[in-house]
Amino acid sequence: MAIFLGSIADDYTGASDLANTLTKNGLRTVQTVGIPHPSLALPDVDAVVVSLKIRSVPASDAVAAAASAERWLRQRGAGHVLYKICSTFDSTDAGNIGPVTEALSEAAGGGVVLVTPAFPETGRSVYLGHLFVGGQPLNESPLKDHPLNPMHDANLVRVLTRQSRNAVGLIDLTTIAAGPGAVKARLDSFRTAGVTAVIADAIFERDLETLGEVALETPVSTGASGLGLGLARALVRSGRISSGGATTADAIRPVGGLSAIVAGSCSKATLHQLDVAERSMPVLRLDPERLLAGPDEIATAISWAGERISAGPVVIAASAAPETVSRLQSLYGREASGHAIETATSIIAAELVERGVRRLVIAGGETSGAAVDRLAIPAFLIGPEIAPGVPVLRTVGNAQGDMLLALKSGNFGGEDFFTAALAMMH
Ligand SMILES: Nc1ncnc2c1ncn2[C@@H]1O[C@H](COP(=O)(O)OP(=O)(O)OP(=O)(O)O)[C@@H](O)[C@H]1O
Ligand SMILES: O=C(O)[C@@H](O)C(=O)CO
Repeated sequence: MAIFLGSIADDYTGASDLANTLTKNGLRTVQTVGIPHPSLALPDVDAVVVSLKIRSVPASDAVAAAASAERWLRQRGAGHVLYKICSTFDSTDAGNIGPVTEALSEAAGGGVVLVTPAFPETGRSVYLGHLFVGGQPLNESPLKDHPLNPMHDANLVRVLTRQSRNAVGLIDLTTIAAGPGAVKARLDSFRTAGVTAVIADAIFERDLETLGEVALETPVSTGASGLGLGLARALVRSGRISSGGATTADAIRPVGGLSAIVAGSCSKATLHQLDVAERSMPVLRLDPERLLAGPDEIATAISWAGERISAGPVVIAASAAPETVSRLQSLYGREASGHAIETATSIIAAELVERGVRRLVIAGGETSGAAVDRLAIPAFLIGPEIAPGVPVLRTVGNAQGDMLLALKSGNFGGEDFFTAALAMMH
């Protein structure tokens, strides 16, 4: 299997978001969970997205994991590797976007890396290096209250500079509007000046098409689904994709079994989606302090679900509003509480699968990563889109037999996301 495009995603929901975009734009794509075991039979594809859980780990761990994935992708023919980051640039001053971008660039022989989290379909745009989320500057958006990496600066040149060893530049919208030639000329002048990463503005898909065309001629880029769209369209335009396009039909053959939703995302969107789900499904709100105190809350949740799940889908959520999250974090620490809750929600997800759940929706990137790891799912085929950035996924090589999952990024999906997702999973 030789692939055209490789991607390393810093979390699992982000990986499925990118895989969805690549599929929609004509690339046959598979999402693997980590580097797959050599015995795993993967389908013939144009692109592979390797999902890692490296958004919030120490930078040196993120670099090591990304470097191994890069080697694996290059060995399979990937001429370009996209480091898939969050469209809201979720990271801290210690990393991991800067360190991983620099390491991937060095592994590929150096050069300037285009970096943009723009994703117009979900309202993420970058102008003069500033990231806007649904019309609000990043630092005024709900991301200012993110439980793990609150974002307090919308100026991405500044944010990336704080995470990088080398200088960071900006390619502004005027240059991008002038076309690929102008962008390449600007990159050349940055290279001469010793800059190794540039934030690129992008508001419309046509900006990302220009950036994708330029990026495809370089070995590495860093961005969200918008840059994936640009790269996929450039590949298809180049005539290198001979498959006749991607289809998603095979991925949603019915799997039967029971269905459930597990949420650990505390985003504004997820909190509202949970309120709406409460009108049509039983929803259990976990007590985070009891979750941290020991296994009793998990046992309570499993038995609550056991009494209801044969009658229809159930929702189990750790999610809480920013004030509650801050209070818990001030008592137990940010990382410790996040990690303990992810562990608890992953155990709950695995217990539900043990009891016959085969259609599972998980809300939150870290939450999804922990649950997919516990379920030991090796890879996913990409099904149709439920909402921008969230496809139906079908497991590949799964010990429990085929399952359908949806891994929802915290901020994605309309208010009826949970019912919409289950309506597409049979
Ligand atoms: N009640 C709570 N108090 C404190 N932390 C919580 C609570 N509920 C969940 N968490 C933690 O908050 C974090 C949420 O991160 P997660 O990545 O799952 O969601 P998200 O950031 O909204 O999604 P995404 O990364 O896809 O945008 C997890 O570490 C989770 O364990
Ligand atoms: O890019 C996004 O916003 C998402 O795919 C994501 O990575 C959230 O975790």
